[in-house]
Amino acid sequence: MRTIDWVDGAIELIDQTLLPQRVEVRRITELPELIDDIQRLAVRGAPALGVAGAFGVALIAASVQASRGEDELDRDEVRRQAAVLREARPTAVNLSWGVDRALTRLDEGAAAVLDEAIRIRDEDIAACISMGLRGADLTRELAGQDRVSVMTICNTGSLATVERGTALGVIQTLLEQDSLVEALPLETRPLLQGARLTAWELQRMEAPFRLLIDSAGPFLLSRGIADAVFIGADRIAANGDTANKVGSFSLALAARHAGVPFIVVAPESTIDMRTASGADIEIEDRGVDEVAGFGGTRTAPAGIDAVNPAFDVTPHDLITAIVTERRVIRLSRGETLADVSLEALRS
Ligand SMILES: CSC[C@@H](O)[C@@H](O)C(=O)COP(=O)(O)O
Repeated sequence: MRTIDWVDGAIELIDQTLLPQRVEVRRITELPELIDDIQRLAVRGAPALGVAGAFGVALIAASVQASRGEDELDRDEVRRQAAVLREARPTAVNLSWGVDRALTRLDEGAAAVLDEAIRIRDEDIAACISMGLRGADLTRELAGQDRVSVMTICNTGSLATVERGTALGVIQTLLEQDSLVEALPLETRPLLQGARLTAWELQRMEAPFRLLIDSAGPFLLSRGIADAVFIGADRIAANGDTANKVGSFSLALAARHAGVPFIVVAPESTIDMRTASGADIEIEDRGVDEVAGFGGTRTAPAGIDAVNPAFDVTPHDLITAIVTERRVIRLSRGETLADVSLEALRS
């Protein structure tokens, strides 16, 4: 089952807020519904947001064309609505990338916009397969052994993409290649993408795994629990600094302390060469309610405030390598994103 797709003139997506209790597919026909689903994390994960952005523009173009009943598409109106969609969440660059790429076909009409969005979906599927294979090879090489245990955070699996995933896609590939001793997902407070979503995916793929509490990750790395740490990414700046789910930075520090490779797995649509460094990445703060309670039950006293950054930034010098669908960039050997063709990165 695909996490997000275009089906009979509408977007269909799995509502991730209901997992693992219920698998429910939502059918989205209006832009406000899509924006709301992005903001409440019914659809989430950087590559899935890229596809949502592109399908969102297809939805806008189709509805503007239908509402005007004209042969000529009101392109300014499509662009105006697309600009609102683009801002639905700030940190994952894939959302604006998907919107902008779909808009490149606007002059050719609504059908061409949809065609581009479908291409983005299909490229995402292919990219995940490729990242899985490259990542699995790299992990065995760096660990110097055929079978490995790997730690990961948040959900970077099929639910965060269209199918298979990025960092969790590497774990799935290791499993398929009989190279996985165990996966060690962190629960990922406060919304538990690791405990709810990654554990659900690992169970469905029948992978050996144990769920870890977030705060134990660094300590357990120091005790040698994992041979590598894999994370996904929401935005990779030009210098390699990487924004990802909050908790990634402390894992990177601990991985360095433990001498364990720390690997970022992300499609090249996540690389943002227009952002110089991590200091320039906007980090979404999701407010007090997610921290002060869970599932509708208040756990903290009323009237408190909280700091709730959904992401943090891992400095490039703590990252061993970035695995994309096209290449492995070994930051630990002095390779940089500047060594990679920038045109290839933006296409
Ligand atoms: C392949 S998904 C990469 C990232 O988007 C993922 O690690 C992450 O941080 C997602 O955060 P979320 O807030 O759940 O959208």
